Amino acid sequence: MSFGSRAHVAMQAYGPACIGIDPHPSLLEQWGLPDDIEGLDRFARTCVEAFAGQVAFVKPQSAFFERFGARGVVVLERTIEDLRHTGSLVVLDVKRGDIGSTAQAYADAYLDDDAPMAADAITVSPYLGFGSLTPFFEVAEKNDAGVFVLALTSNPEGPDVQHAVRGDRTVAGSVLAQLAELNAGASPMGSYGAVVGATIGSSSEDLAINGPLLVPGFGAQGGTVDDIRRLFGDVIDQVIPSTSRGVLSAGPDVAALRDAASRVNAELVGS
Ligand SMILES: O=c1ccn([C@@H]2O[C@H](COP(=O)(O)O)[C@@H](O)[C@H]2O)c(=O)[nH]1
Repeated sequence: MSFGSRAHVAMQAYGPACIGIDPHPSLLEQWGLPDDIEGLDRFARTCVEAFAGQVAFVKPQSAFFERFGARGVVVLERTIEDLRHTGSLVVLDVKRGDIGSTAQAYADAYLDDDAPMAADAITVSPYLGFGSLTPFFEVAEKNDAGVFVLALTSNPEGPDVQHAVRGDRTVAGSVLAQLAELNAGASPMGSYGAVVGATIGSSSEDLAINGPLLVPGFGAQGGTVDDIRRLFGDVIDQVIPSTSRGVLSAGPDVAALRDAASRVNAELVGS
């Protein structure tokens, strides 16, 4: 089943929320864990216990694992493996993007189902040109995986690049339009998503890409359910609100983490 179909099924089953696994140094401290590989390992295992098969999407943030070098990457690899095929889909947040031949290697590393770090979907950056992402889409297609392309990110610096105009479109508008082309005709939705922050204020871009919209910035960065409702209107069913610190700060108790994730889903569905 395609990633778009699997995402749709998971959202129906668990609610739309994506919970990020971001082992920030401050969270390790808050959880009473050392800021070292043992602390990382316990943090990640606790998150797996709390969220696997409980929420539709789990999004490990690669950077917080890479901080610990090769041993951190081993923990990330095991975390992905432990989460996969539990009912929760793994969106690995790695924001990759490079010239085509190198993009191919990244795509093989994260989207080929036989690769040790294979995820259900990854995040990619389109700023080497949308066409440079072709290997990601091709490998994803072959493996029923998904790709989320940065379009309108949640950080305040994003508009410098993303609102720039070329021809009759902004850079973000062009990314969204090309995603819509890739997803055309897919049902219930395509597998190629956009990242659109809950914090962007307002947007005149057409967000109807017939694909999933990963929406970080919800929670700790200040984005609210009202922002999501206002921003996404007609395409709200394709929105995957993502929060990391907003839920992780309830840890390390597994039940408290699960409750926090359930509250996020209840709040979103209640909207
Ligand atoms: O536009 C973007 C794209 C990705 N992110 C990532 O999401 C999480 C947000 O964590 P919070 O603790 O909920 O703020 C983090 O991994 C970012 O790298 C984003 O925030 N904005």
